[in-house]
Amino acid sequence: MELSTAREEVSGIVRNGNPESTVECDNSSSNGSDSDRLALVDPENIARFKAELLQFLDDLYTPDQPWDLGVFEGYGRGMVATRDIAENELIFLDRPILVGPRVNNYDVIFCASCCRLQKKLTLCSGGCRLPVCPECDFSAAPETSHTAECRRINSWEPKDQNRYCKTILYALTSIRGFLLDDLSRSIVLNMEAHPPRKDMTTEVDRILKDQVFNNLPEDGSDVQYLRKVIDVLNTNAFETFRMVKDEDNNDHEIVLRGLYILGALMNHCCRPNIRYVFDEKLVMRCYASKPIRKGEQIFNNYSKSLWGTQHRIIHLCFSKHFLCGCDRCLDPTEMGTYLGALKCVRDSCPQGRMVSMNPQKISSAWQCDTCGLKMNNLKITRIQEIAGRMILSNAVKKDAAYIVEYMNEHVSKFLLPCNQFMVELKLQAILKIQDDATLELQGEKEKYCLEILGILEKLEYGECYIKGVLCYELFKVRMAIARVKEETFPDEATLGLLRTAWTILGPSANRPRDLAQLAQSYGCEDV
Ligand SMILES: C[S@@+](CC[C@H](N)C(=O)[O-])C[C@H]1O[C@@H](n2cnc3c(N)ncnc32)[C@H](O)[C@@H]1O
Repeated sequence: MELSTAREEVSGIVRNGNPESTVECDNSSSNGSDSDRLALVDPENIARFKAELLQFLDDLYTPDQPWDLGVFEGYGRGMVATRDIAENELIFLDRPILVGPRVNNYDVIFCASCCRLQKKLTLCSGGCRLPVCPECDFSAAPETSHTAECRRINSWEPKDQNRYCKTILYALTSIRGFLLDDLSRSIVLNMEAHPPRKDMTTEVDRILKDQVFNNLPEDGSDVQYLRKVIDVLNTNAFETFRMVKDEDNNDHEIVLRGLYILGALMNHCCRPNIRYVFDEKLVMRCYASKPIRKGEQIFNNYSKSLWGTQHRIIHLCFSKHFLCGCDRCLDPTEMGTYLGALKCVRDSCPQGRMVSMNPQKISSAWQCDTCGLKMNNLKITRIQEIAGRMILSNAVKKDAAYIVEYMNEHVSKFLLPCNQFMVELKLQAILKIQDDATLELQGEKEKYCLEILGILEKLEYGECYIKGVLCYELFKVRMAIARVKEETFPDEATLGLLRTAWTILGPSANRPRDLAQLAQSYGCEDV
């Protein structure tokens, strides 16, 4: 599972349901051997690793960048501020050392090499069973960047060479690990790598199970290397994307996984101090989302900002093999946001909020903060499952008017307005309510934007990516309302929203299409 992306953050539905409530985090055997772990934090190794990394980053690194690598007890290596860093200051730039398709279904066909959209499936003539466009095909001259991976795949002797093979496409990013030069390979092999959980089927397991190749022995060195690259990717990769145009000039976002080494060296905190975006060249641009003092650790957030603690903890334990101990995870109220809290089930206690008695322990009982009613975790999980399913299957795919009515008439009867599932629905509504919606819907959108901005403020999230999206949407809705009411707009406060949106989203390749134009029209471009 990839580190959470800025894009996903805005639509962070709880896709995995709610794993069993008795799950506890087991990180004892997850890091490979103890000697591997110790080697990673050995000072000489860190110095050598950093020198290799700077060589790889080349012109993206400049000595004035305010970061260094350090070792932090309980975290392993991490990134530290070498001086005070101001809010919105650029901290570093990074490029992917490996990038390629995700291990997931795609709903469009695209060239496995350049990501150009294909109207219909055309397979590479080299026999690798991947979809590629004519320009990237094995037969194209001069050799394309696909040629080397096609040769490598062919060395394993694919069966059914005239048929598309999804399993190979999903494994392509790890297969690209064979094409790394010595420097990149050394860097990748020095990343932390958690072996998969026992119940997890990786891309290489699928290849072996489906017997995709005639010549890829299960106990051979190629499979061993593939497994290592997969473990590195699963521990460190980010979700990134390429913007491509179709034949009618419409933009599409092809979601990819990218291994950004510098990005991956940031440890996790549920209240991070950075945000990042990816530009058109897939470069990761990492900024301080709030002031960071010299000597402080620079933290990313691997999970979803607006999930409740139980969901974040399970996600982090399952996918990243650690139990987060940040102040947000320890506080049953989550800094007063009550994102994970549920309504008290007693009719006589309408104001009651059920919260975990020990948020870090998944099996902990929950208790109402008003009447003191206790409930075991199995019941709580059941309620969360039902809420999650209702949101996923009933509402999220519907139009804005349906979602708003569904929230007001149904969901609000059994979920608190601040609950993570309500917040998810509100985010969906915000993204779906367009400029031409009714005044009533625009009013709801404005209210939701303000509510969620309020939650971010309580969490002290600073100038984070979601704030950029919400400020953009709030600006748009205020303008739309003003147009209907024939008011003169925008005032200084509303212009401030546009400035914030432009500062945060401007450097991103998938910023809203009209943002640059708006920023230019209202003179925000120089912020
Ligand atoms: C993307 S790597 C971060 C860099 C890593 N510490 C290293 O030395 O290469 C993610 C891994 O770092 C460790 N980690 C990150 N954040 C942590 C946290 N808040 N608490 C404990 N371990 C953490 C976990 O082992 C996690 O799977």
